[in-house]
Amino acid sequence: MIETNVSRRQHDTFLQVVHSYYQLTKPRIIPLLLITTAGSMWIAAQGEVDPWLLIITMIGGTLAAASAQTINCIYDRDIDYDMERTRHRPLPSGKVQPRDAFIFAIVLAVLSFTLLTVFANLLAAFLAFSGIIFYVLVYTHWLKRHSTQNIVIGGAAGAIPALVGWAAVTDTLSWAAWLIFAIVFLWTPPHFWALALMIRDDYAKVGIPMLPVVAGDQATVRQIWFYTVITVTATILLFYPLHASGIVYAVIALTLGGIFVHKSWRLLQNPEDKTIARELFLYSISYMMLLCLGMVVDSLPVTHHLLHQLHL
Ligand code: HEM
Ligand SMILES: CC(C)=CCC/C(C)=C/CC/C(C)=C/COP(=O)(O)OP(=O)(O)O
Repeated sequence: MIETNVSRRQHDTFLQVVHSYYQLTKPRIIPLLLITTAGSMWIAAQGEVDPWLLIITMIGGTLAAASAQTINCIYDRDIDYDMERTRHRPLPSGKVQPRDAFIFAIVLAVLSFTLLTVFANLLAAFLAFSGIIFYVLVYTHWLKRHSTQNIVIGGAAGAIPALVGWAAVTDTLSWAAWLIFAIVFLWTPPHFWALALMIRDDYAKVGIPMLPVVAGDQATVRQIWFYTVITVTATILLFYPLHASGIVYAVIALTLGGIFVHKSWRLLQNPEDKTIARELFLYSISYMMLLCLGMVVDSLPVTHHLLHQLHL
């Protein structure tokens, strides 16, 4: 009886440890990073992605993003402790020691690099690795605590998975790859600043110079509006003049973009309205997810076949 209780407790403790390491990777963000990778892969492969390569790239990308987020958690554990939203993360709450987290991050990075090098190609592996370096050094270390432009420049790290996807398929980077990179890059400010408007006080408390903290709501919504409009404009360039995606993608991009611009316009008219800011933040996630799914659907042979049948 006592033995059963002991082994159950050990089992529970083991699961808690696994859960803590899982939390270190900020797992909720990773699926969207992978969806951008997938969108890019499907366009690069003109609708016919090798399933094996897809799985490898998804795993390699996940490991790289998880490594980057873990190092970010180590670096930011002081401010994470002071903010309500992040206080319960594994490091500030003492569930994982920084040294163990660091070893975990290194293992993840090495696994990602090895997997992508052996089963995809060196370019994809280097790009994923550069994503880790950029997110840790440029965003987390250099910009996050020192510049209101932290997430604009740092946002480039979040756009790298799109390049990884393209590189995994073609072993090179084309204009279309850089355009998908630019779309995610330009989308990041509206995505993040909409959220930052809601949690401004948390960032202010720990002295992080997020735009709403330093410049105020008015200036932030103007910037959000500007980036929303150029993001939507950039999405169209994939259809014309690049012709990397077709009419199905163009219709999806314009429809989703119209809603994005509309929500951003409403926020521009009501800079202090936290409900609209929240709506825009949530929509930004659906927007990117559906846009990338649009890239995939547009590229599929069955879509081309249907369009042909309809004489479009
Ligand atoms: C520098 C760039 C970025 C910053 C500073 C940022 C920041 C944030 C923050 C603070 C949250 C709230 C998460 C939480 O409450 O723990 C969030 C949520 C989220 N972000 Fe971003 N983000 C950035 C870029 C990206 C990128 C590139 C993607 C994917 C393409 C992404 C996808 C998501 C998703 C899916 C969520 C919702 C997670 C949930 O369901 O809670 N973010 N972001
Ligand atoms: C290819 C590759 C490895 C790419 C890595 C890209 C990556 C990890 C992007 C994540 C961007 C992100 C969610 C930042 C959160 O900011 P924060 O850490 O400041 O948020 P917080 O306030 O919640 O801590």
